Amino acid sequence: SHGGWRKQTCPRTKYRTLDGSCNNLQNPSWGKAKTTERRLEDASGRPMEAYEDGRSIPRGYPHHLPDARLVSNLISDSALGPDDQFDNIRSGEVMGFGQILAHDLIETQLPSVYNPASRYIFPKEIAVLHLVVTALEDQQLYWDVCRREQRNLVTSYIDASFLYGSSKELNKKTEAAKQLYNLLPTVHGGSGCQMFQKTDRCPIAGDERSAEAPQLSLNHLLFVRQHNRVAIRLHNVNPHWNNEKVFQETRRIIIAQLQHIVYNHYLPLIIGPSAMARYELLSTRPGFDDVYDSEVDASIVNSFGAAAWRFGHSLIMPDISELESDFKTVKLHTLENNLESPHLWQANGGRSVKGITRWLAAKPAQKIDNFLIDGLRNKLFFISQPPGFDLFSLNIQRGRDQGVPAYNDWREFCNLKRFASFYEFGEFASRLSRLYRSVDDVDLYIGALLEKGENGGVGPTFACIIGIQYHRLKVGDRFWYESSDRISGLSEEQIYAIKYSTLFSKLWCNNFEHVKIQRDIFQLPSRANPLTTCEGLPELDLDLWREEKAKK
Ligand code: HEM
Ligand SMILES: [Ca+2]
Repeated sequence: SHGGWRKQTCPRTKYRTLDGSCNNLQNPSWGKAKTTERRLEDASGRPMEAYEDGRSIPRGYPHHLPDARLVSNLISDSALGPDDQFDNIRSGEVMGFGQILAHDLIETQLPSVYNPASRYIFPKEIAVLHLVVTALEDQQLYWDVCRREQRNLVTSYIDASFLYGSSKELNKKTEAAKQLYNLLPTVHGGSGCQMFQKTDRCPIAGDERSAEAPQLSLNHLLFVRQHNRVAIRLHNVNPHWNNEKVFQETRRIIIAQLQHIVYNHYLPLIIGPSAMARYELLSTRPGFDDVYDSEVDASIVNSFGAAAWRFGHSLIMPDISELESDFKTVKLHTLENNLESPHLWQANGGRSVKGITRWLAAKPAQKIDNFLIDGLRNKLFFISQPPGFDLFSLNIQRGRDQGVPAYNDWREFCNLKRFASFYEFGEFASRLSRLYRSVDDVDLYIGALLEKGENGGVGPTFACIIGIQYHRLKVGDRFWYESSDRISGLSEEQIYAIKYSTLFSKLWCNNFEHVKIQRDIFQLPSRANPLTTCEGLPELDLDLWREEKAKK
Protein backbone atom coordinates (compact mmCIF):
# COMPACT_ATOMS: atom_id res chain seq x y z
CA SER A 1 0.00 0.00 0.00
CA HIS A 2 2.98 2.36 0.29
CA GLY A 3 4.30 2.63 -3.23
CA GLY A 4 5.90 -0.76 -3.75
CA TRP A 5 9.21 -0.20 -1.96
CA ARG A 6 9.41 -2.01 1.32
CA LYS A 7 12.24 -2.23 3.71
CA GLN A 8 13.70 -5.71 3.83
CA THR A 9 12.81 -7.42 7.07
CA CYS A 10 15.29 -9.73 8.68
CA PRO A 11 14.59 -12.92 10.53
CA ARG A 12 16.56 -13.33 13.77
CA THR A 13 18.60 -16.29 12.64
CA LYS A 14 20.87 -18.34 14.87
CA TYR A 15 23.81 -18.07 12.46
CA ARG A 16 25.32 -15.32 10.31
CA THR A 17 24.26 -15.11 6.68
CA LEU A 18 27.06 -15.82 4.21
CA ASP A 19 26.87 -12.40 2.58
CA GLY A 20 26.69 -10.49 5.87
CA SER A 21 23.16 -9.20 5.23
CA CYS A 22 20.84 -8.85 8.22
CA ASN A 23 23.66 -8.60 10.71
CA ASN A 24 22.17 -5.21 11.49
CA LEU A 25 18.43 -5.75 11.74
CA GLN A 26 17.48 -2.12 11.08
CA ASN A 27 19.99 -1.68 8.25
CA PRO A 28 20.24 -5.09 6.61
CA SER A 29 22.84 -4.06 4.04
CA TRP A 30 25.41 -2.72 6.52
CA GLY A 31 28.61 -4.71 6.15
CA LYS A 32 27.09 -6.86 3.44
CA ALA A 33 29.18 -8.07 0.49
CA LYS A 34 28.94 -5.92 -2.65
CA THR A 35 28.03 -2.71 -0.87
CA THR A 36 29.68 0.70 -0.77
CA GLU A 37 32.73 1.46 1.29
CA ARG A 38 32.24 4.26 3.83
CA ARG A 39 33.92 7.60 4.43
CA LEU A 40 34.83 8.74 7.91
CA GLU A 41 33.47 12.18 8.76
CA ASP A 42 35.36 15.11 10.19
CA ALA A 43 34.29 17.11 13.25
CA SER A 44 31.82 19.14 11.22
CA GLY A 45 30.26 16.02 9.68
CA ARG A 46 31.92 16.38 6.28
CA PRO A 47 33.01 13.11 4.69
CA MET A 48 36.77 12.62 4.42
CA GLU A 49 36.98 12.79 0.64
CA ALA A 50 39.40 14.62 -1.63
CA TYR A 51 38.56 14.06 -5.27
CA GLU A 52 39.94 16.82 -7.42
CA ASP A 53 36.40 17.84 -8.43
CA GLY A 54 34.63 16.58 -5.31
CA ARG A 55 33.02 13.87 -7.43
CA SER A 56 35.36 11.52 -9.23
CA ILE A 57 38.66 12.83 -10.53
CA PRO A 58 41.62 11.39 -8.59
CA ARG A 59 43.17 13.68 -6.02
CA GLY A 60 45.87 15.77 -7.65
CA TYR A 61 45.09 14.70 -11.21
CA PRO A 62 46.59 15.57 -13.62
CA HIS A 63 49.56 17.68 -12.42
CA HIS A 64 49.19 18.71 -8.81
CA LEU A 65 50.95 15.80 -7.21
CA PRO A 66 54.29 14.13 -7.89
CA ASP A 67 54.37 11.02 -9.99
CA ALA A 68 53.78 8.03 -7.77
CA ARG A 69 56.76 6.10 -9.10
CA LEU A 70 59.02 9.02 -8.34
CA VAL A 71 57.74 9.14 -4.77
CA SER A 72 58.27 5.41 -4.48
CA ASN A 73 61.87 5.68 -5.74
CA LEU A 74 62.78 8.45 -3.32
CA ILE A 75 60.94 7.17 -0.24
CA SER A 76 60.46 3.43 -0.44
CA ASP A 77 63.55 1.99 -2.14
CA SER A 78 64.98 -0.42 0.41
CA ALA A 79 68.50 0.56 -0.64
CA LEU A 80 67.85 3.83 1.23
CA GLY A 81 67.07 1.98 4.43
CA PRO A 82 69.08 0.20 7.12
CA ASP A 83 71.14 -2.91 6.29
CA ASP A 84 68.97 -5.07 8.49
CA GLN A 85 65.34 -4.49 7.67
CA PHE A 86 64.01 -7.36 9.79
CA ASP A 87 61.82 -6.76 12.81
CA ASN A 88 63.12 -7.93 16.17
CA ILE A 89 59.72 -8.75 17.69
CA ARG A 90 57.33 -9.78 14.89
CA SER A 91 57.37 -13.14 13.17
CA GLY A 92 56.78 -13.69 9.46
CA GLU A 93 53.28 -14.85 10.29
CA VAL A 94 52.39 -11.26 11.30
CA MET A 95 52.64 -10.66 7.57
CA GLY A 96 50.85 -13.88 6.58
CA PHE A 97 47.95 -13.38 8.95
CA GLY A 98 47.69 -9.66 8.14
CA GLN A 99 46.96 -10.45 4.53
CA ILE A 100 44.34 -13.12 5.10
CA LEU A 101 42.70 -10.77 7.60
CA ALA A 102 42.78 -8.01 4.98
CA HIS A 103 40.99 -10.39 2.65
CA ASP A 104 38.35 -11.16 5.26
CA LEU A 105 37.52 -7.45 5.39
CA ILE A 106 37.92 -6.04 1.93
CA GLU A 107 38.17 -6.62 -1.78
CA THR A 108 37.63 -3.43 -3.71
CA GLN A 109 35.93 -4.01 -7.01
CA LEU A 110 37.94 -3.21 -10.10
CA PRO A 111 36.24 -2.72 -13.45
CA SER A 112 35.95 -5.89 -15.48
CA VAL A 113 36.30 -3.95 -18.70
CA TYR A 114 39.61 -2.19 -19.19
CA ASN A 115 38.75 1.19 -20.63
CA PRO A 116 41.96 2.80 -21.90
CA ALA A 117 40.52 6.23 -21.24
CA SER A 118 40.31 5.45 -17.56
CA ARG A 119 44.00 4.69 -17.19
CA TYR A 120 46.30 7.07 -15.47
CA ILE A 121 49.67 6.38 -16.99
CA PHE A 122 52.93 6.50 -15.08
CA PRO A 123 55.99 7.88 -16.84
CA LYS A 124 57.79 5.04 -18.51
CA GLU A 125 60.55 4.42 -16.03
CA ILE A 126 59.32 0.88 -15.67
CA ALA A 127 57.55 0.49 -18.98
CA VAL A 128 53.76 0.66 -18.95
CA LEU A 129 53.10 0.73 -15.26
CA HIS A 130 49.52 1.73 -15.42
CA LEU A 131 46.70 1.82 -13.00
CA VAL A 132 43.10 1.21 -13.78
CA VAL A 133 40.80 3.26 -11.60
CA THR A 134 38.57 1.37 -9.23
CA ALA A 135 35.28 2.36 -10.75
CA LEU A 136 34.63 3.76 -14.18
CA GLU A 137 32.68 6.91 -14.51
CA ASP A 138 30.20 5.28 -16.86
CA GLN A 139 29.33 2.61 -14.34
CA GLN A 140 26.58 4.47 -12.57
CA LEU A 141 26.06 1.48 -10.37
CA TYR A 142 28.87 2.56 -8.09
CA TRP A 143 27.83 6.14 -7.75
CA ASP A 144 26.50 7.13 -4.42
CA VAL A 145 25.38 10.58 -3.27
CA CYS A 146 26.72 12.09 -6.49
CA ARG A 147 30.22 10.92 -5.81
CA ARG A 148 32.20 7.97 -7.09
CA GLU A 149 32.41 5.44 -4.30
CA GLN A 150 34.14 2.08 -4.20
CA ARG A 151 32.44 -1.23 -3.65
CA ASN A 152 33.56 -3.93 -1.30
CA LEU A 153 32.95 -7.37 -2.81
CA VAL A 154 33.34 -9.32 0.45
CA THR A 155 31.65 -9.10 3.84
CA SER A 156 33.10 -6.37 6.03
CA TYR A 157 32.64 -8.37 9.23
CA ILE A 158 35.38 -10.54 10.68
CA ASP A 159 33.54 -13.73 9.77
CA ALA A 160 36.15 -15.87 8.02
CA SER A 161 34.55 -15.01 4.69
CA PHE A 162 37.89 -15.99 3.11
CA LEU A 163 37.01 -19.53 4.22
CA TYR A 164 33.24 -19.70 3.86
CA GLY A 165 32.79 -17.35 0.92
CA SER A 166 30.73 -14.18 0.76
CA SER A 167 27.90 -15.82 -1.19
CA LYS A 168 25.90 -19.04 -1.18
CA GLU A 169 27.23 -20.16 -4.57
CA LEU A 170 30.87 -19.92 -3.59
CA ASN A 171 30.22 -21.59 -0.27
CA LYS A 172 28.58 -24.56 -1.95
CA LYS A 173 31.52 -24.97 -4.28
CA THR A 174 34.16 -24.87 -1.57
CA GLU A 175 32.24 -26.95 0.96
CA ALA A 176 31.76 -29.79 -1.47
CA ALA A 177 35.44 -29.93 -2.29
CA LYS A 178 36.92 -29.33 1.14
CA GLN A 179 36.54 -32.75 2.66
CA LEU A 180 38.37 -34.48 -0.16
CA TYR A 181 41.77 -32.92 -0.02
CA ASN A 182 44.69 -32.68 2.29
CA LEU A 183 45.80 -29.55 0.47
CA LEU A 184 43.48 -26.78 -0.67
CA PRO A 185 40.78 -28.09 -2.99
CA THR A 186 41.05 -27.32 -6.67
CA VAL A 187 38.53 -27.26 -9.42
CA HIS A 188 39.43 -29.37 -12.40
CA GLY A 189 42.18 -27.61 -14.31
CA GLY A 190 41.61 -24.38 -12.51
CA SER A 191 42.22 -20.81 -13.53
CA GLY A 192 43.32 -17.54 -12.04
CA CYS A 193 46.80 -18.65 -11.10
CA GLN A 194 50.11 -19.51 -12.75
CA MET A 195 50.58 -23.21 -13.35
CA PHE A 196 54.32 -23.64 -13.72
CA GLN A 197 54.12 -27.42 -13.99
CA LYS A 198 51.54 -29.71 -15.53
CA THR A 199 50.63 -31.06 -12.11
CA ASP A 200 49.91 -27.62 -10.59
CA ARG A 201 46.26 -26.76 -10.04
CA CYS A 202 44.62 -23.52 -9.03
CA PRO A 203 43.04 -23.69 -5.58
CA ILE A 204 39.53 -22.62 -4.73
CA ALA A 205 38.75 -21.02 -1.42
CA GLY A 206 36.15 -18.65 0.01
CA ASP A 207 38.16 -15.78 -1.46
CA GLU A 208 39.30 -15.51 -5.05
CA ARG A 209 42.74 -14.17 -4.17
CA SER A 210 43.87 -17.30 -2.30
CA ALA A 211 46.72 -18.12 -4.71
CA GLU A 212 48.15 -14.62 -4.73
CA ALA A 213 51.16 -15.60 -2.63
CA PRO A 214 52.29 -18.88 -1.04
CA GLN A 215 52.05 -17.75 2.57
CA LEU A 216 48.51 -16.56 1.89
CA SER A 217 47.49 -19.94 0.45
CA LEU A 218 48.97 -21.64 3.51
CA ASN A 219 46.91 -19.45 5.80
CA HIS A 220 43.86 -20.50 3.81
CA LEU A 221 44.95 -24.10 4.21
CA LEU A 222 45.28 -23.65 7.95
CA PHE A 223 41.68 -22.52 8.27
CA VAL A 224 40.34 -25.26 6.01
CA ARG A 225 42.11 -27.88 8.11
CA GLN A 226 41.04 -26.27 11.37
CA HIS A 227 37.43 -26.22 10.20
CA ASN A 228 37.58 -29.89 9.25
CA ARG A 229 39.33 -30.82 12.46
CA VAL A 230 36.75 -29.11 14.65
CA ALA A 231 33.88 -30.42 12.54
CA ILE A 232 34.99 -34.04 12.90
CA ARG A 233 35.36 -33.72 16.65
CA LEU A 234 32.13 -31.86 17.07
CA HIS A 235 30.33 -34.57 15.15
CA ASN A 236 31.87 -37.20 17.44
CA VAL A 237 30.54 -35.28 20.42
CA ASN A 238 27.10 -34.92 18.81
CA PRO A 239 26.60 -37.87 16.44
CA HIS A 240 22.92 -36.98 16.05
CA TRP A 241 23.70 -33.61 14.38
CA ASN A 242 23.24 -33.45 10.62
CA ASN A 243 25.85 -32.00 8.27
CA GLU A 244 24.32 -28.54 8.19
CA LYS A 245 24.26 -28.33 11.98
CA VAL A 246 27.85 -29.51 12.25
CA PHE A 247 28.89 -27.01 9.59
CA GLN A 248 27.16 -24.03 11.18
CA GLU A 249 28.29 -24.80 14.73
CA THR A 250 31.85 -25.32 13.53
CA ARG A 251 31.70 -22.10 11.56
CA ARG A 252 30.60 -20.23 14.69
CA ILE A 253 33.52 -21.66 16.66
CA ILE A 254 36.07 -20.84 13.97
CA ILE A 255 34.82 -17.24 13.72
CA ALA A 256 34.94 -16.88 17.51
CA GLN A 257 38.52 -18.13 17.57
CA LEU A 258 39.43 -15.80 14.72
CA GLN A 259 37.89 -12.75 16.42
CA HIS A 260 39.58 -13.59 19.69
CA ILE A 261 42.99 -13.91 18.03
CA VAL A 262 42.62 -10.71 16.01
CA TYR A 263 41.69 -8.51 18.97
CA ASN A 264 43.80 -10.03 21.70
CA HIS A 265 46.90 -11.36 20.02
CA TYR A 266 47.29 -9.67 16.65
CA LEU A 267 46.15 -6.04 16.85
CA PRO A 268 48.23 -5.12 19.91
CA LEU A 269 51.35 -5.78 17.83
CA ILE A 270 50.10 -3.52 15.06
CA ILE A 271 48.64 -0.44 16.75
CA GLY A 272 50.23 -0.72 20.22
CA PRO A 273 48.76 -0.66 23.72
CA SER A 274 47.52 2.95 23.88
CA ALA A 275 45.38 2.69 20.75
CA MET A 276 44.11 -0.71 21.94
CA ALA A 277 42.90 0.99 25.11
CA ARG A 278 41.59 4.14 23.41
CA TYR A 279 39.38 2.18 21.00
CA GLU A 280 38.42 -0.46 23.60
CA LEU A 281 39.60 -3.37 21.52
CA LEU A 282 40.85 -5.90 24.05
CA SER A 283 38.49 -8.49 25.48
CA THR A 284 38.51 -7.66 29.16
CA ARG A 285 36.05 -10.12 30.70
CA PRO A 286 36.31 -13.88 31.11
CA GLY A 287 32.85 -14.66 29.69
CA PHE A 288 30.06 -12.57 28.16
CA ASP A 289 30.59 -8.97 27.13
CA ASP A 290 27.69 -7.29 25.38
CA VAL A 291 29.35 -4.61 23.33
CA TYR A 292 26.87 -4.54 20.43
CA ASP A 293 25.57 -1.14 19.38
CA SER A 294 23.02 -1.27 16.54
CA GLU A 295 23.80 2.37 15.64
CA VAL A 296 27.32 1.45 14.57
CA ASP A 297 27.96 0.60 10.92
CA ALA A 298 30.78 -1.95 10.64
CA SER A 299 31.23 -1.45 6.88
CA ILE A 300 34.82 -1.00 5.77
CA VAL A 301 36.04 2.56 5.55
CA ASN A 302 37.57 3.62 2.25
CA SER A 303 40.85 4.97 3.65
CA PHE A 304 41.32 1.90 5.81
CA GLY A 305 41.51 -0.32 2.73
CA ALA A 306 43.12 2.14 0.35
CA ALA A 307 45.85 3.19 2.78
CA ALA A 308 45.94 2.24 6.46
CA TRP A 309 45.73 -1.58 6.31
CA ARG A 310 48.21 -1.57 3.45
CA PHE A 311 50.81 -0.80 6.12
CA GLY A 312 51.29 -4.57 5.91
CA HIS A 313 53.09 -4.37 2.59
CA SER A 314 56.13 -3.13 4.49
CA LEU A 315 56.15 -6.36 6.54
CA ILE A 316 56.71 -8.52 3.46
CA MET A 317 59.95 -10.49 3.43
CA PRO A 318 62.03 -10.87 0.25
CA ASP A 319 62.24 -14.68 0.38
CA ILE A 320 60.23 -17.72 1.22
CA SER A 321 62.19 -20.37 3.07
CA GLU A 322 61.70 -23.89 4.25
CA LEU A 323 63.07 -24.79 7.68
CA GLU A 324 63.87 -28.24 8.98
CA SER A 325 62.92 -29.23 12.51
CA ASP A 326 66.32 -27.95 13.68
CA PHE A 327 65.13 -24.49 12.53
CA LYS A 328 67.99 -24.09 10.07
CA THR A 329 67.19 -22.96 6.56
CA VAL A 330 67.14 -25.74 4.02
CA LYS A 331 65.75 -24.02 0.97
CA LEU A 332 65.38 -20.44 -0.12
CA HIS A 333 62.92 -19.21 -2.76
CA THR A 334 62.37 -15.70 -4.07
CA LEU A 335 58.98 -14.20 -3.37
CA GLU A 336 58.40 -12.49 -6.69
CA ASN A 337 59.03 -15.75 -8.58
CA ASN A 338 56.31 -17.50 -6.62
CA LEU A 339 53.43 -15.05 -6.74
CA GLU A 340 50.11 -16.18 -8.22
CA SER A 341 51.32 -19.78 -8.17
CA PRO A 342 50.42 -22.79 -6.02
CA HIS A 343 53.54 -24.65 -7.11
CA LEU A 344 55.63 -24.26 -3.98
CA TRP A 345 53.10 -25.78 -1.62
CA GLN A 346 51.46 -28.23 -4.04
CA ALA A 347 54.61 -29.87 -5.36
CA ASN A 348 55.33 -33.41 -4.17
CA GLY A 349 52.02 -33.79 -2.43
CA GLY A 350 52.64 -30.78 -0.27
CA ARG A 351 56.02 -31.76 1.09
CA SER A 352 57.11 -28.14 1.57
CA VAL A 353 54.12 -27.09 3.64
CA LYS A 354 55.73 -28.02 6.91
CA GLY A 355 59.02 -26.28 6.19
CA ILE A 356 57.41 -23.06 4.97
CA THR A 357 54.99 -22.84 7.86
CA ARG A 358 57.83 -23.47 10.30
CA TRP A 359 59.69 -20.58 8.67
CA LEU A 360 56.69 -18.23 8.96
CA ALA A 361 56.45 -18.93 12.68
CA ALA A 362 60.14 -18.87 13.54
CA LYS A 363 61.69 -16.14 11.42
CA PRO A 364 61.04 -12.38 11.44
CA ALA A 365 58.84 -10.21 9.27
CA GLN A 366 60.32 -6.98 7.98
CA LYS A 367 59.96 -3.81 10.00
CA ILE A 368 56.86 -1.67 9.69
CA ASP A 369 58.32 1.31 7.86
CA ASN A 370 58.36 3.11 4.52
CA PHE A 371 60.48 0.51 2.72
CA LEU A 372 59.17 -2.17 0.40
CA ILE A 373 61.25 -5.09 -0.89
CA ASP A 374 62.63 -4.73 -4.45
CA GLY A 375 60.76 -7.82 -5.62
CA LEU A 376 57.42 -6.06 -5.13
CA ARG A 377 58.60 -2.54 -5.82
CA ASN A 378 60.08 -3.38 -9.21
CA LYS A 379 58.79 -6.78 -10.26
CA LEU A 380 55.32 -7.38 -8.84
CA PHE A 381 53.54 -9.94 -11.07
CA PHE A 382 56.32 -9.65 -13.65
CA ILE A 383 55.71 -13.21 -14.86
CA SER A 384 52.09 -12.69 -15.90
CA GLN A 385 52.38 -8.99 -16.71
CA PRO A 386 55.95 -8.12 -17.70
CA PRO A 387 57.84 -6.03 -16.88
CA GLY A 388 55.80 -5.89 -13.72
CA PHE A 389 54.37 -3.37 -11.28
CA ASP A 390 55.46 -1.36 -8.28
CA LEU A 391 53.17 -2.18 -5.36
CA PHE A 392 54.19 0.97 -3.49
CA SER A 393 53.26 3.16 -6.47
CA LEU A 394 49.99 1.28 -6.81
CA ASN A 395 49.17 2.05 -3.20
CA ILE A 396 49.85 5.75 -3.72
CA GLN A 397 47.86 5.83 -6.95
CA ARG A 398 45.00 3.87 -5.43
CA GLY A 399 44.73 6.36 -2.58
CA ARG A 400 44.46 9.23 -5.06
CA ASP A 401 42.03 7.24 -7.24
CA GLN A 402 39.77 6.62 -4.24
CA GLY A 403 39.83 10.26 -3.18
CA VAL A 404 41.74 9.66 0.05
CA PRO A 405 42.51 13.03 1.68
CA ALA A 406 46.09 14.13 2.27
CA TYR A 407 48.16 13.17 5.29
CA ASN A 408 47.81 16.50 7.11
CA ASP A 409 44.01 16.35 6.91
CA TRP A 410 44.14 12.94 8.56
CA ARG A 411 46.41 14.28 11.29
CA GLU A 412 43.79 16.88 12.03
CA PHE A 413 41.03 14.28 11.88
CA CYS A 414 42.96 12.19 14.42
CA ASN A 415 43.51 15.15 16.78
CA LEU A 416 47.20 15.28 15.97
CA LYS A 417 48.95 18.56 15.22
CA ARG A 418 49.12 19.37 11.49
CA PHE A 419 52.67 19.47 10.18
CA ALA A 420 53.53 23.11 9.52
CA SER A 421 56.57 22.38 7.38
CA PHE A 422 58.46 19.54 5.72
CA TYR A 423 61.06 19.72 8.52
CA GLU A 424 58.71 17.84 10.77
CA PHE A 425 59.22 14.74 8.64
CA GLY A 426 62.82 14.51 9.86
CA GLU A 427 65.11 12.36 7.78
CA PHE A 428 62.94 12.48 4.66
CA ALA A 429 62.13 16.20 4.86
CA SER A 430 64.29 17.36 1.96
CA ARG A 431 63.17 14.57 -0.35
CA LEU A 432 59.54 15.33 0.41
CA SER A 433 60.05 19.02 -0.16
CA ARG A 434 61.49 18.24 -3.60
CA LEU A 435 58.53 16.00 -4.42
CA TYR A 436 55.52 17.89 -3.11
CA ARG A 437 54.63 21.54 -3.58
CA SER A 438 53.17 21.86 -0.11
CA VAL A 439 53.33 19.95 3.13
CA ASP A 440 49.54 19.77 2.89
CA ASP A 441 49.80 17.69 -0.29
CA VAL A 442 51.72 14.72 1.08
CA ASP A 443 49.83 11.47 0.47
CA LEU A 444 48.38 9.76 3.55
CA TYR A 445 50.19 6.52 2.76
CA ILE A 446 53.57 8.28 2.68
CA GLY A 447 53.19 10.55 5.68
CA ALA A 448 51.76 7.83 7.89
CA LEU A 449 54.42 5.25 7.03
CA LEU A 450 57.13 7.77 7.92
CA GLU A 451 55.74 8.07 11.47
CA LYS A 452 57.15 5.99 14.30
CA GLY A 453 54.79 3.87 16.37
CA GLU A 454 54.75 2.19 19.76
CA ASN A 455 57.04 -0.86 19.94
CA GLY A 456 57.65 -0.70 16.20
CA GLY A 457 53.96 -0.74 15.28
CA VAL A 458 52.21 1.71 12.94
CA GLY A 459 52.39 5.44 13.77
CA PRO A 460 49.59 7.45 15.40
CA THR A 461 47.72 8.35 12.19
CA PHE A 462 47.33 4.77 10.95
CA ALA A 463 46.70 3.62 14.54
CA CYS A 464 43.78 6.06 14.60
CA ILE A 465 42.20 4.90 11.32
CA ILE A 466 42.81 1.23 12.13
CA GLY A 467 41.56 1.67 15.69
CA ILE A 468 38.30 3.25 14.53
CA GLN A 469 37.76 0.52 11.95
CA TYR A 470 38.29 -2.33 14.41
CA HIS A 471 36.16 -0.62 16.99
CA ARG A 472 33.32 -0.58 14.47
CA LEU A 473 33.99 -4.19 13.46
CA LYS A 474 33.60 -5.14 17.12
CA VAL A 475 30.68 -3.12 18.45
CA GLY A 476 28.90 -3.07 15.09
CA ASP A 477 28.82 -6.88 14.81
CA ARG A 478 25.61 -8.33 16.23
CA PHE A 479 27.22 -11.79 16.15
CA TRP A 480 30.34 -10.65 18.04
CA TYR A 481 31.79 -13.72 19.81
CA GLU A 482 31.32 -12.38 23.35
CA SER A 483 27.60 -11.73 22.89
CA SER A 484 25.15 -13.22 25.40
CA ASP A 485 22.30 -13.26 22.86
CA ARG A 486 20.22 -16.35 23.65
CA ILE A 487 19.47 -17.08 19.99
CA SER A 488 22.73 -16.41 18.21
CA GLY A 489 25.33 -16.43 20.95
CA LEU A 490 27.53 -19.06 22.54
CA SER A 491 27.08 -20.07 26.19
CA GLU A 492 29.16 -18.37 28.86
CA GLU A 493 31.23 -21.53 29.45
CA GLN A 494 31.90 -21.86 25.74
CA ILE A 495 33.08 -18.25 25.48
CA TYR A 496 35.25 -18.71 28.53
CA ALA A 497 36.78 -21.82 26.98
CA ILE A 498 37.47 -20.05 23.70
CA LYS A 499 39.20 -17.18 25.46
CA TYR A 500 41.15 -19.46 27.73
CA SER A 501 42.36 -21.88 25.10
CA THR A 502 42.60 -20.04 21.81
CA LEU A 503 46.15 -19.47 20.69
CA PHE A 504 46.96 -19.18 17.01
CA SER A 505 50.11 -21.22 17.75
CA LYS A 506 47.97 -24.15 18.79
CA LEU A 507 45.94 -24.05 15.58
CA TRP A 508 49.14 -23.74 13.58
CA CYS A 509 50.92 -26.54 15.39
CA ASN A 510 47.99 -28.95 15.20
CA ASN A 511 47.16 -28.40 11.58
CA PHE A 512 50.69 -28.31 10.23
CA GLU A 513 51.86 -31.14 12.47
CA HIS A 514 54.71 -29.28 14.07
CA VAL A 515 56.34 -30.63 17.20
CA LYS A 516 57.50 -27.34 18.67
CA ILE A 517 56.35 -23.74 18.45
CA GLN A 518 56.47 -20.63 20.61
CA ARG A 519 53.32 -19.80 22.59
CA ASP A 520 52.59 -16.55 20.75
CA ILE A 521 53.13 -17.24 17.06
CA PHE A 522 53.13 -13.53 16.21
CA GLN A 523 56.19 -12.85 18.34
CA LEU A 524 59.56 -14.41 17.64
CA PRO A 525 60.70 -17.17 19.95
CA SER A 526 62.57 -15.63 22.89
CA ARG A 527 63.20 -16.21 26.56
CA ALA A 528 59.80 -14.63 27.28
CA ASN A 529 58.15 -16.58 24.45
CA PRO A 530 60.02 -19.89 24.41
CA LEU A 531 59.51 -22.84 22.11
CA THR A 532 57.22 -25.38 23.65
CA THR A 533 55.63 -28.64 22.53
CA CYS A 534 52.25 -28.44 20.85
CA GLU A 535 50.75 -30.65 23.55
CA GLY A 536 51.89 -28.06 26.06
CA LEU A 537 49.42 -25.56 24.63
CA PRO A 538 45.75 -25.63 25.70
CA GLU A 539 43.14 -27.34 23.52
CA LEU A 540 39.54 -26.18 23.09
CA ASP A 541 37.26 -28.51 25.05
CA LEU A 542 34.51 -29.44 22.62
CA ASP A 543 32.66 -31.40 25.30
CA LEU A 544 31.16 -28.03 26.18
CA TRP A 545 29.21 -28.33 22.93
CA ARG A 546 27.72 -31.72 23.88
CA GLU A 547 23.98 -31.61 23.52
CA GLU A 548 21.76 -34.05 25.39
CA LYS A 549 20.23 -36.26 22.75
CA ALA A 550 16.46 -36.13 22.71
CA LYS A 551 15.22 -39.09 24.74
CA LYS A 552 14.07 -41.94 22.51
C1 HEM B 1 53.03 -11.29 -0.72
C2 HEM B 1 52.27 -10.45 -0.10
C3 HEM B 1 51.35 -9.45 -0.74
C4 HEM B 1 51.17 -9.10 -2.05
C5 HEM B 1 51.89 -9.67 -3.27
C6 HEM B 1 50.13 -8.09 -2.08
C7 HEM B 1 49.67 -7.48 -3.24
C8 HEM B 1 48.61 -6.61 -3.30
C9 HEM B 1 48.07 -6.05 -4.50
C10 HEM B 1 48.58 -6.30 -5.91
C11 HEM B 1 47.02 -5.26 -4.15
C12 HEM B 1 46.14 -4.43 -5.08
C13 HEM B 1 46.81 -3.11 -5.30
C14 HEM B 1 45.95 -2.13 -6.06
O1 HEM B 1 45.84 -2.25 -7.28
O2 HEM B 1 45.38 -1.22 -5.45
C15 HEM B 1 46.91 -5.32 -2.72
C16 HEM B 1 45.94 -4.68 -1.98
C17 HEM B 1 45.85 -4.72 -0.61
N1 HEM B 1 46.73 -5.32 0.25
FE1 HEM B 1 48.26 -6.51 -0.27
N2 HEM B 1 49.72 -7.83 -0.81
C18 HEM B 1 50.43 -8.63 0.04
C19 HEM B 1 50.35 -8.64 1.42
C20 HEM B 1 49.53 -7.83 2.17
C21 HEM B 1 49.56 -7.73 3.61
C22 HEM B 1 50.53 -8.50 4.50
C23 HEM B 1 48.58 -6.85 3.97
C24 HEM B 1 48.18 -6.35 5.34
C25 HEM B 1 48.68 -6.72 6.49
C26 HEM B 1 47.94 -6.40 2.75
C27 HEM B 1 46.89 -5.52 2.69
C28 HEM B 1 46.28 -5.10 1.53
C29 HEM B 1 45.07 -4.30 1.49
C30 HEM B 1 44.25 -3.81 2.68
C31 HEM B 1 44.79 -4.08 0.14
C32 HEM B 1 43.58 -3.35 -0.43
C33 HEM B 1 42.51 -4.37 -0.74
C34 HEM B 1 41.33 -3.82 -1.48
O3 HEM B 1 40.84 -2.74 -1.15
O4 HEM B 1 40.87 -4.50 -2.41
N3 HEM B 1 48.55 -7.01 1.69
N4 HEM B 1 47.90 -6.14 -2.21
CA1 LIG C 1 34.40 -10.83 6.07
